[in-house]
Amino acid sequence: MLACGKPVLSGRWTSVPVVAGPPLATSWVLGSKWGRFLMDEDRAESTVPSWVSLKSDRTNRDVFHSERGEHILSNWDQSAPPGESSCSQSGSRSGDAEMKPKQRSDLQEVIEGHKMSLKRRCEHVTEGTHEAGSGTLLNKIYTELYITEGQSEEVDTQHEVRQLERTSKKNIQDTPIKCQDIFKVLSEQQRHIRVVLTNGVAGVGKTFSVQKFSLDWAEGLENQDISLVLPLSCRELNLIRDEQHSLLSLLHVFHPTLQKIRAEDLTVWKLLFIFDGLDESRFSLGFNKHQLISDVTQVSSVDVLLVNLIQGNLLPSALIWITSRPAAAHQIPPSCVDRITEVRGFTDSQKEEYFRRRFSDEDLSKRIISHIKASRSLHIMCLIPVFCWITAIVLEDMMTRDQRGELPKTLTDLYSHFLRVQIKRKKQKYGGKQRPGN
Ligand SMILES: Nc1ncnc2c1ncn2[C@@H]1O[C@H](COP(=O)(O)OP(=O)(O)OP(=O)(O)O)[C@@H](O)[C@H]1O
Repeated sequence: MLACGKPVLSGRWTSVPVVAGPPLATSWVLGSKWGRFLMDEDRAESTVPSWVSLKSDRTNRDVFHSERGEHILSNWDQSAPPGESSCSQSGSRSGDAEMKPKQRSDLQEVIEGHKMSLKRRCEHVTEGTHEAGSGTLLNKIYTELYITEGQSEEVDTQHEVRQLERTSKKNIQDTPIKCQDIFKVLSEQQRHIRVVLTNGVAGVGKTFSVQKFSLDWAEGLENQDISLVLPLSCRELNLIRDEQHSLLSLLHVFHPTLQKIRAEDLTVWKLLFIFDGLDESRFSLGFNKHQLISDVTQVSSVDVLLVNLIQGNLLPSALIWITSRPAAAHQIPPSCVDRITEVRGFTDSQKEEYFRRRFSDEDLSKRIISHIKASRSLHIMCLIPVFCWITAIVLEDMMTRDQRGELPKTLTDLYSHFLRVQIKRKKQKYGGKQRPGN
């Protein structure tokens, strides 16, 4: 995900350095997770989980994790079918029935606490130079994305505009799927969906989707059969790459308020682990040869835990959602994946909706929309949400500040204006002084 001028991810989550490079055109976005991948390289080797360092983190990092070590739970749907993907072994779900009422109410409390905590972390998005936590409400700016089941062909190496133009031509066989439905069985032919892999190019909205999914769950709106939604950013996991953990202790590291949870609880709840940004992971996931782990208290390296979780050896009933840019998705063997989805960006009507949601000034949004429609390359590029954001920043600045001269029509124009706006913002914020910590 990207943190930018207004919207985007909660500033309460931090991120670690980006490994895979963004598209050249957008990699320098100041204040975004992409822009930071150069600046923050020194954090890569830190062994301190980012929730520990978040308070001193001034760069609005974006990834999923908790500033105060909060987490995520919910109640267990005993009626749901057990996980049986090709990769997983059959899961046992004993436990809940044997739970004492006191135990159950304690657990419910943890779940509710976790929901509140996740809601706090997901409801705001922070972009660019905005202070963490000062961002916009996600629900205000979140625009529905076009997501399909299955994926388009090979990784594309063409120029962005040509690539996107092709992508935007809707294939008649594309099956749209709503983000909140990705674990639902949608036809009789489908079996239980345990592992979902969501692909999408840089800036297309994968992290935003994860955030929206989590928020809807935390607010009690969607997927209430899931007991506990556990977003874990792959960038965050890099930080403990060299440490040994059990799955239980891993959760404690990233979600310290889950300390009360015992190993048995993990096996009776319906958990959803979300690994956001596989492309940023520095683990080598050895699916063919690894230690077999089925006990949540067994200690091993983090990559081994991940592989066992994805394969279903560890917590076979847990749902797994992995998001990745296309070039890194091959790390997960197809046999382990029950559903592939692809975030395709905005359709033409969603592009317009994005600008309408973003600006309360109706006249401004109309002018911006008509300018974009008049420029073929801008219009095509707006398929990618992060590009909509860049366009919004630039055009808002130019249209509201009595700017003479022509509005940008080419990508080069737009990017150079964007750089100027960001430099101006940086000056306003730091008054020519160095950013603290730099
Ligand atoms: N559904 C959406 N509604 C409104 N804005 C969005 C949406 N999705 C994405 N954006 C905008 O695009 C930016 C990039 O989105 P996001 O970080 O989710 O992309 P990503 O696919 O995770 O990218 P990467 O592969 O680089 O991690 C967001 O910061 C936000 O400005």
